Amino acid sequence: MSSDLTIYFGTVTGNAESLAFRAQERAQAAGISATLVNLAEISPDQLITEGHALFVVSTWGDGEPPMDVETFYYDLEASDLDLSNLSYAIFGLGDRDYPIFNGFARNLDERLASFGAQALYERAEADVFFDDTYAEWEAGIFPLLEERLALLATA
Ligand SMILES: Cc1cc2nc3c(=O)[nH]c(=O)nc-3n(C[C@H](O)[C@H](O)[C@H](O)COP(=O)(O)O)c2cc1C
Repeated sequence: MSSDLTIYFGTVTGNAESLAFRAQERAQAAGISATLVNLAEISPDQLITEGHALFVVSTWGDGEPPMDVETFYYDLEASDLDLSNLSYAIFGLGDRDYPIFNGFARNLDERLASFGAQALYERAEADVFFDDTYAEWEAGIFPLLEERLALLATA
């Protein structure tokens, strides 16, 4: 059986993966089945059949995706997907000392929306000390997800 929620992450040094893991634990505590997936391991068309997804992604280079997510992202940019089934929220990790703060999270958000995906919650843009920003985002997004998924289950 497929899960209720997919939590995609893009990382270099593991921060995004560890927060994605926290989100998975939070989901499971609420009875939501959630799968963790590295964006480096999928092609963008996998998103077409997705219902609800979280994206926890860091920014590297000069506002770029993590190196191993570049192929995914450039394929996504070059595609013409219909993502109207997808409801999503993005948690970005970055560092305000870089000129393009959270550039990848912003670009990914824009791109998903341009393909018809619905943003469920405002994108978070965390700085180097990301714990409090994450806790706030988690506290905001999960009640919404719980409500949506409960409604779907009774529909
Ligand atoms: C070489 C390097 C380049 C970076 N480039 C950016 C950047 O352009 N914009 C930004 O907001 N953060 C940038 N960062 C900060 C990272 O996104 C931040 O450290 C993040 O927590 C890393 O998460 P990860 O471990 O999931 O990859 C950069 C960090 C390094 C070391």
